[in-house]
Amino acid sequence: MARDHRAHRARDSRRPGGPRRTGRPEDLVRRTAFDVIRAVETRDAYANLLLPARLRDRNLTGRDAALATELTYGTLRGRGTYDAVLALCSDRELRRIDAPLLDVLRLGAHQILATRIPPHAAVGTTVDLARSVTGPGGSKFANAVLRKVAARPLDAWLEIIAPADTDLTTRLSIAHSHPKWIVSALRDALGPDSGEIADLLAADNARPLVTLVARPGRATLAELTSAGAAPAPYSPYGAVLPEGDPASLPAVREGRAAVQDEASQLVAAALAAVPLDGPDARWLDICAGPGGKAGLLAALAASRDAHLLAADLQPHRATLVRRTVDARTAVIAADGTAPAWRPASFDRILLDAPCTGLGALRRRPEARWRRGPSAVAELGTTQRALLRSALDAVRPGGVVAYVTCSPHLAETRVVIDDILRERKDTKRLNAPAVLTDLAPSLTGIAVGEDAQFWPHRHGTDAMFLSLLTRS
Ligand SMILES: C[S@@+](CC[C@H](N)C(=O)[O-])C[C@H]1O[C@@H](n2cnc3c(N)ncnc32)[C@H](O)[C@@H]1O
Repeated sequence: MARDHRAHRARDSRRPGGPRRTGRPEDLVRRTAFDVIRAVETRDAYANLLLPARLRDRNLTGRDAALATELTYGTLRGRGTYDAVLALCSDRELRRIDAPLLDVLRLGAHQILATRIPPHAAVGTTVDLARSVTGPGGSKFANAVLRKVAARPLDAWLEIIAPADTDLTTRLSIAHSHPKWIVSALRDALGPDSGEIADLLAADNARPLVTLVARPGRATLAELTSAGAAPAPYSPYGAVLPEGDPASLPAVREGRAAVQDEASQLVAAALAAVPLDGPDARWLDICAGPGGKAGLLAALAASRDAHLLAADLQPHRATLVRRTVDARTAVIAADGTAPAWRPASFDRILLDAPCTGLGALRRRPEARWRRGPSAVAELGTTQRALLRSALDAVRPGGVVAYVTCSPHLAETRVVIDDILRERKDTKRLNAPAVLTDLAPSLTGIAVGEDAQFWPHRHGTDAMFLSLLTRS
């Protein structure tokens, strides 16, 4: 994690935390980061949803908003590394420190070790924050701990907390701030000899580019590029916005384009691109909420006179889908494992299954700390039930796309292998071939006949795609 921050620092002169011109209230910036971090801890809030709301409430914009975002996301991501440093700088075990004060210390450690904020300023402002959060006792303790943190740069700390003679998984877990079980799972998914795990973990800690999708028939790539975006490397509908607020683009404001990871675009587009014999008029998105892929599928369906039915178990998520798709798309709240539709009645089905989200750690900084490995088995039951249901709902000769935003083998290939063993009427199609027809420059995605995207290889989320058909 740390190495990334330093590389980023050298490259990016716009990095938050540099000399300030606005004279806006820095303490409100830190307080906002702290409040969001606490809400993530105490009430399972999502930083990417709560932070923009807090920035709006508190009227923080421009450099202040950028700094609050960097401090919030950086602290949440780096928690594992910072805790290892703090444990050596504190005379109290971390579990004996009041939770709010520990979050203040993490916020301070992030500023000291991974931003351009001068250490004395980082210590001073964090001690002030500790005083306002916990009173004078907490501020003295924070002062003592953070002065020790500031005694060494991150490189030197890493040599102490993650020494070269530690086993690889533990060392990478501490240095790149990922729980050990996630490092193990990602190593398994990459393959034991890949040698790419450190690059992957570093990519998980980097800020993703903002990628837009131009929904076909509703917006064009030219419209996005004329507004300052550049064509995305792979997706025929994708554009990368180098800076600025996506909502400033009329196409985004009007819902004709949207922010969407490039791999998410490609897996939805791949489902639509599989050649089919026979009818091709009825499409289903079983797990559609909040509606990113449904937005693209609905537009593709409309361009071919097909109809999409979008479903989600959660009524509020079905409502979000309704806001995304056009009026000709039907949206229902329904349990995909107890279908509200007739068997064998769809030509194309997307099953974007609920999963651990280990492929989207770049966007959800807190996600890595939220679930433990037991979630994988729990989700596996639902994933299999939904896939059986999808295969029942597709007509013979139709296609089901099984998608996860996780590369964990137990959520991807193992699920598909189990279902193929169980169902003699079902077979895999060649997903990488369909994807490379759409995006000829795409390489490094094939895992047998399935496809796996990677942040460090493709600059996308780690989406998995298997395409299945039944007789
Ligand atoms: C990975 S998300 C889908 C993301 C969505 N396809 C998109 O691109 O925006 C998984 C969704 O599955 C839904 N879900 C979970 N269990 C379900 C079930 N039994 N039936 C239908 N939807 C379910 C969740 O509510 C969640 O919205």
